Parts: sequence; structure tokens; C-alpha cells
Amino acid sequence: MGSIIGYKKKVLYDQLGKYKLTILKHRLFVIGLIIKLVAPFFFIGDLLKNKFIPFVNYFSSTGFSNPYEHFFNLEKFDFFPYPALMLYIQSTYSFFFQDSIVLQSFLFRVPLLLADITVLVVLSRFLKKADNKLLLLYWCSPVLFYINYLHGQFDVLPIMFLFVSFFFLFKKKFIMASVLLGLGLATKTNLLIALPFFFIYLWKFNNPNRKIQSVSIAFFLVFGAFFLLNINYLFDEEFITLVFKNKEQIKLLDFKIGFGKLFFYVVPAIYVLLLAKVIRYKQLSKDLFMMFIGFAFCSLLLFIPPKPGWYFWIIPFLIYFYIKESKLSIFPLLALQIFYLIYFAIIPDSDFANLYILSKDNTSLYTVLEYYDLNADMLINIVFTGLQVLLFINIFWIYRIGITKNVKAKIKNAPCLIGIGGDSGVGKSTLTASIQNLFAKDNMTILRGDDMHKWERGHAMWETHTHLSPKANNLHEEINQLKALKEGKKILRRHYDHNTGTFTKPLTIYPNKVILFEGLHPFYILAKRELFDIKIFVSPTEDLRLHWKINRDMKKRGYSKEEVISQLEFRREDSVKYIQSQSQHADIKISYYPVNNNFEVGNGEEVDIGLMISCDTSIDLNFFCEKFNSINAIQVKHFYDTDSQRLEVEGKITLSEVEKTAYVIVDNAEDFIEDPIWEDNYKGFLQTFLLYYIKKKISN
Ligand SMILES: Nc1ncnc2c1ncn2[C@@H]1O[C@H](COP(=O)(O)OP(=O)(O)OP(=O)(O)O)[C@@H](O)[C@H]1O
Ligand SMILES: O=C(CO)[C@H](O)[C@H](O)COP(=O)(O)O
Repeated sequence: MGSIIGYKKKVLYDQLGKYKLTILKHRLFVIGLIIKLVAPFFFIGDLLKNKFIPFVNYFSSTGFSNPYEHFFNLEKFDFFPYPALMLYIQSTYSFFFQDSIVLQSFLFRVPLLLADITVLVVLSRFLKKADNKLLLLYWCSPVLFYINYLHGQFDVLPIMFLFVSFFFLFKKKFIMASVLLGLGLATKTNLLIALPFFFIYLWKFNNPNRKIQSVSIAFFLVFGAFFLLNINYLFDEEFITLVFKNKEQIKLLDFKIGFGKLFFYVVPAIYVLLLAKVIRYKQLSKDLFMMFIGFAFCSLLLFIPPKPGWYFWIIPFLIYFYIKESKLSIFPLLALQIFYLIYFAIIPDSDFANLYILSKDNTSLYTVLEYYDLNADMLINIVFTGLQVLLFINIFWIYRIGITKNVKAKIKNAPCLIGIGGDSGVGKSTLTASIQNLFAKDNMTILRGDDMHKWERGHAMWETHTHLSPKANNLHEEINQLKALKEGKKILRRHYDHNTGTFTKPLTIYPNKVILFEGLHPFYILAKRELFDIKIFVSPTEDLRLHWKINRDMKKRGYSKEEVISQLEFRREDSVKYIQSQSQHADIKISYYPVNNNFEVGNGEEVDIGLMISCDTSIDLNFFCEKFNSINAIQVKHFYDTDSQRLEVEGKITLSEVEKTAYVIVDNAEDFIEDPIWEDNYKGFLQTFLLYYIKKKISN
């Protein structure tokens, strides 16, 4: 029970205890909600009124007789192209008020409204800080409004399952994600299009030794959920005909190029090419995954005259994409929706003129156009052409900017290797922990340089060698290990346990999106330092390091103050020769200094510190400093030195100020970090700086 409450709290509240679903309190949401609640009392499309409602009501009013069989026998093959979960969901309310079309129209929209709200919430979790845009583009989309609340098709339900499944997928809750996808499939089989992408994502995401197992489990869960929910009907010819052999699905093969008696099917060919492309990526980011699926759905619609509900498969993806690429004009998306509405208003079987729930006549704009001797067919063809061209433009944008740019901008196609160097006790592990909080533990592999010491504690060799000497560490062996990890291969590596001073047996280390190496010698050997994408060197002032090291070694490693001091004396020469000398190779140098020199070294107490960061001049830090300086309690001074720039930071900063500032400074920060754990003061400042720096470097 406690854990359920805890989970609910985590879902609804963020790290700072702020309510996450503020989008549901927005005025625009409430206005939209009222309109969406009222509209179904007045409007209904022919399809819902004449086909879906009779089908579902037959099921509920006959004590759950098989409606697929019944309507098959009546030769009404196009009454309900959905699998059984859709039937079960829609029949929950259809028991009531079966003789009132007005109330039935409303009751059938209740699940649609709930699904609509869920998609909005999931999108708002995906696209942090974009609620206003999301409300305008998604919640107020005229096409989505028409599909759900006027016309009344059910496509929002499978899309809702798909998006919630993705929500769990990105949170690495694979079981939940698979079951939800299976449920979605049990509401509409169009989700089969997304399925291979889902498995490919799982395959790429999981560790090499778990790939087959995870994908097999997911496969079993997806189809298991689909199977269980449809078991009553799955093997009936009637069900198969209505659900799988309906004429809309066959249309996927309509667009073909003939070679005598042979045909080349264009839509399946594009789909296979897309899959082939996605398989080639070593890593599949969340955005890339979303865009490929959006692209796959869009491409299907490109070559077939659309059905109204099908646009629910693509518009949420397009909105995701346009919000992510905030600098792009949303005109193609708006124009697409306008052409959609014109097209469905003028086609012969349009229900626009009869949407009013009590309307009796069967007029359509098409007959009106014909009555006035206008060439209605020609007009439809022109609008259809415009609609498809706009769809093509939207797809083109997704491809060009979305896929291509994202691939370049993401952590390339290989893992990003970050190196943190510096002497013992300078704060390397502390910084590593902050970076882990930023990128999430699951996305990172951490390697500690101490694992490469040659001898265990107490070994005679330590009497003549310091740990800082290259001779006392297997530095060359490590080069191959780092190369292998960068190439996506697992390695075997023993670990040095500071509690016991001994090595563990070799452990398997898996590659990951970010590989972070922290240790004494990351940049000492040329061939090794060249492997790093980002090189960081940490060096507090010597008195501060002494203070930190004594405190840490006394508290955690069981040494006396005198032992630490004599160890540092013994190492002094090697420290300068082998460790400090690496500082010149670093991209970023981090230094801490005591704000006040009146402190007793090694007294166990915390000391007030200032932070100094220096890096090359290729990165523009002016906006960065300006934003932090707008916070009262922190001062950031910015200096240009010869070929480098330097920030000096003093003061305090709260966790929520760090979070707010980070999202303002770093465009699309959520592309790089998912649910980061922000820290306060210098640690949070460094998190923001590193995120900004790494993103800029990688994008270049
Ligand atoms: N940014 C910081 N703010 C305050 N204290 C810090 C900071 N960084 C490090 N310290 C203090 O210094 C101690 C040593 O830091 P840390 O263990 O991160 O060093 P290290 O470089 O990883 O050492 P080693 O190489 O010996 O393992 C920590 O226990 C912590 O008390
Ligand atoms: O330099 C160090 C860390 O970078 C340590 O002093 C080194 O690893 C030796 O450890 P121990 O205290 O277990 O003998």
C-alpha cells in the first residue's frame, strides 16, 4: 500500500514536491473540456450513429451475443473494424439510455474524452515546459475535435494506449509498456505499424546479454494481452473478416506500380525501408523513435485517400515534433488541418451537413456544389492533392530536420566518453555523482581508474611506488577497454575495493549512452586521452584538498590525519609530474577554493567554497552568466584569458533555481536528460554548466 502511495506521489509530484499535472488546471484546458463535454449532446457522425452504436448496443442488449457473427450474417462487414477490447470499452456505458441517441452520443464519447486527456497529459510529460503550446496545438486541434466529438471515430483510444506505452517504455518499465501496447493492439490493429519499432527500441536499449530475453518477453506480453482480450472471437471467420480483412486495410496495397502481371507495392516498400534505416542506428533516442513512428504512420497515409479517423494517428506525432523544433513555423501543420477539413466537408459521403444530432435530411456539400453546376469532383481532386502535398511537406520536415538533425545532434551514433581526472581527494567521485544525477544512472557506465592499480593494499611494491605513478597502474590495458566500450562492446574488469584494499574478481561492464571514466590518469597517455569526447580536470586549492582528503580518509577509509599527511608528502613529486601535468590537456578545468582561509585543515567540518571553471573560448558563456546572475544570491564573474575563459562563482543557489535556470539556458534540455536529479549550490551550477557545454560540443 505504502509503495502504491509512494508511486502515485512520484507520478503526480516532482523532486521539489510541485504538482506535475498543472496542464489540467490551465484555463484553456477547462474551456476545451467544457466544449468537449457539451458537443456530443449536439453532434454525431453517420458512422457512429448508424454503425458503431448499433454494433455495440447489439452486444450489450443481447446479453453479450457475438456481434461480429451477427453483423457478418447481415453482410454488414464494415460496421465495426475494431478488435474486442474496443467493444468492451465502449459497451461499458452503452447499457444505459439505449433509446436516446442524444445520451448515447454522449456516453460513447466518455472513453474518447478520457483517452484524449490522457494523451494530452503524456505529451505534456514528454514535452516539459510546453504546456501552452500543447494546449493550443493538441487540445484545441480542430481536426482532433472533429474526429472525437463531432464525427465520433475511436482512434484516440489506440493512440492513448500507444502513448502511455511509450511513457513507460522511456521510463524503462518494459513490462508495463509491452502490456499496454498489447491492450492498444486489442483496440485497433493499426498499432501493428508501431510494433517493430517498439521491439527494435527494446533490442537496442537492452544490454547485449539480455536483448533476446527482453524482446522475447515483450513479444509474449504484447501478443499475450492481445490474444487474451480477443480470445472469445479470435478464431471466428466473422471476426477475422470484420477486423482483419476490412476494405480499409486492403487499401494499403492499392498504390502499386505494375510490371506486366507483377506489382510493386509502394506503401509496404517504404515501411520496410524505414525499418531498415532504424535498425542501422546504434542508439535510438526517444525523439528518433517517436519520429520514426510518426513518419511510418504519415507515409501510410501519403498514398491512400484518407479516412477521417486516421489523422488521429499522425497529428499527435506531428505536434510532438513541431513543439520539439520550436523554431520551425507551424504553418504546414495548420494548413494540413485546414485542407483536411475542406476535403472531408466536400467529399460525397461527408457527414458535415448532417452532424447536428437531430438532423434528418441527408444533404451534403457535394450535392450543393453539383446543384450549382460546379465541378465538385475536380474540386475534391484539387483539395485532395493539396492535402497530400501538405502531408508530404510535414513528412519531409520530420525527416530532414527531425531525423537527420537529431542523429547529428544526439550523442552521435556512438557513446559519449567523459573523462574526469585529478589527484586523490579533489572531488572526482563527487562530480561523477552529480553527472550521474544529471543523465540518470541507467544511461551511464562508470569506470574508476583505481581498478587499474597493479597491486593490492599492503603489497611491498607500494613502499617504492606511489599510486600516482604510471608504473603502478595498468594504463595501457585500459585503452583497449575504453575502445571496446565506445564500440558498444562489453568488457571484463576487476574493481578495486577501497574498504578492503583488494580487487574483486573481474566483473562484466556494459557500454551505455554515456561512459564516464574518473581516475588519476585519464589524460596521461596520448592514445588514451584522444578517446575522450569531453575531458575534465579537477583541482581544488591544495589546502582545501588536504582538508577534504583528511576528512574523507579518516571517516571512510580508516586512516589517521598523520597517515594522510605523510602519504601526501610521499606522493608530492609524482603528483606534480604525473597528475597535475594532465591539466593542460583538459577541455574543462574545475577548481574550488575556500572563501575564507580561517579554517583548521582536517577538522571534519564543512568549509565555505567558491568555484572556478575554465574552458576554451569556442563556447559562448555570456547568456549563461547573465541568467545565473539574475539570481540574487549567486555572483558569476566572467573573464577572458589567453585562449581560454574563466568563471568565478560565489554564493548560494537553490535546487529549484538551478532547475529553472537550466531549462532556460539549455534549449530542449529534455532531449539530453530525462528526469534529472538536480542539486543545489555549486553542484547544481556545475550540472547546468556541463549540460550546456556537452550539448554545445556534441551539436558542433
Ligand atoms: N564540490 C564539493 N563540495 C564540497 N565537498 C566536496 C566537493 N567535492 C569533494 N568534496 C569533499 O571531498 C571529499 C573527497 O572527494 P571525492 O571522494 O569526490 O574525491 P576523489 O577525487 O574521488 O578522491 P579519490 O581519487 O581519492 O577517490 C568528499 O568526501 C567531500 O567531502
Ligand atoms: O589515490 C587513491 C585514489 O585515487 C588512493 O589513495 C589509492 O587508490 C589507494 O587506496 P587505499 O587507500 O585503498 O590504499
